[in-house]
Amino acid sequence: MRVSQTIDGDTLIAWGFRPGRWFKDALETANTMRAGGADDDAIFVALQALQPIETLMRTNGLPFSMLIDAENELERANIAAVAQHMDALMRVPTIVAGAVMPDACPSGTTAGTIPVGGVVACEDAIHPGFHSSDICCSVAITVFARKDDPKRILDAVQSVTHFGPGGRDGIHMPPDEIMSKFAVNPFLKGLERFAIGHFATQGDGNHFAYVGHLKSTGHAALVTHHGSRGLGAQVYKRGMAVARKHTAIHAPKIPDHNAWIKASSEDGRAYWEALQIVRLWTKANHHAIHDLTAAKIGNSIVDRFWNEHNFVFRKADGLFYHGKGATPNWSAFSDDDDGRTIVPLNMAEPVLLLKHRDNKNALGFAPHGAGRNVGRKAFLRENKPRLPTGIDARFYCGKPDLSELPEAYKNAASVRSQIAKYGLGEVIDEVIPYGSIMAGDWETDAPWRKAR
Ligand SMILES: Nc1nc2c(ncn2[C@@H]2O[C@H](COP(=O)(O)O)[C@@H](O)[C@H]2O)c(=O)[nH]1
Ligand SMILES: [Mn+2]
Repeated sequence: MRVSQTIDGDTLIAWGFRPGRWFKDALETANTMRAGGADDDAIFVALQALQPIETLMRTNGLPFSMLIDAENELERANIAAVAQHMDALMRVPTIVAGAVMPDACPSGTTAGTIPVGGVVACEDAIHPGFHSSDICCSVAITVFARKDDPKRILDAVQSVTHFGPGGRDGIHMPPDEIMSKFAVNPFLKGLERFAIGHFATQGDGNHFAYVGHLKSTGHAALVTHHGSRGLGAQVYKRGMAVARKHTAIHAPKIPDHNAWIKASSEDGRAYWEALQIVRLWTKANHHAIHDLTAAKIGNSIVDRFWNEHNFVFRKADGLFYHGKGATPNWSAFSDDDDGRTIVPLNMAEPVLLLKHRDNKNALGFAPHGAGRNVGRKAFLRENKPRLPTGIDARFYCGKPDLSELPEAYKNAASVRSQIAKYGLGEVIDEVIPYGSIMAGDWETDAPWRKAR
């Protein structure tokens, strides 16, 4: 073999290596060896060992469970779109199993985007795109001791929290034991202002605070739905950047939205740790709103639990189970699991409280709601929904978001019967609705915009 003095990218290409990010390390190694007197043959052999093995997309998708039924044309079209995305997704080489819940609907147009209501189990891989930007979107319930006036409770929630984008400049502080972990984690460092500014806020979209009473005892209950707000969005952004970098080196043909972080790498361990801290922040966020409400109405708390539905869970089999709009439904999935799963349906329907059922076909998950058959915009193009009667439906900014009214969601009774049919949990209680608050359509009519 020819002995050239300087080794650059062209030399490596001439030797038959495929260019990529690994060339930076390769050139460093090659030129260090050359400086030490190594000939081309020795350098070539060393570089062969450095060259990353390219992981390819599977040519055929693995099979997956579809635990979902259609009752009309719209639902058939929705299921077909979900199945098409899942079929592309199941070609991603890290995925070993997948399942679709009854509330499924596509969450993007790019082929292989994990649908809402989708679950995938992955080997040594965390895919930020599979839990999506609203990391740890979740539902929490608090049951109050005294049978209070629900209007008083809803008034109290409305006065203690904030709906809409952005935060509130540190009016309430997250617990110190959560904040103290930020500085030492590369995915969290510098994000303290989001964790503080967005604390005790609800956000927008379909995030809600819902008040009702338990069917079993009549006790008043508060149910909130939100995720990790701006904090999670920033962590997701950082996670996706690391995942794209990792995948570009090891699996350059995999599309960006399916990129992953190797779980057993240093980045993987740090990302996993960051997710756990974001989870604790989100749980504390729900509880802060519930505690402020309890203090405002002067009532004590007799029961409280929560579940996350945009998250990654590690099971005893070592796999990473990603739920995108799917709720873990196996006992002790986390230290704070108490065996119950919360399933909201829409503002005018009861919130279901299920006893977990670890259904293998569902990979141990349950639906996280009723889900939609069509996206928000498509729904509004075809429908003129009216405000539901019989409940106290409030919109924080004053203007209803019509894409969040009950008609925008799948038929609640049908989802409920599919939960029974597919063995996804046993309904042990229900929260009967009094009313709820959501952000509303703040984009066109926000009071803080008018004030300017
Ligand atoms: N009880 C209520 N449930 C609602 C409301 N708006 C939506 N929903 C249900 O929650 C899930 C959550 O969806 P996600 O994908 O954003 O996490 C959704 O599927 C609905 O069934 C509401 O105002 N009240
Ligand atoms: Mn959610």
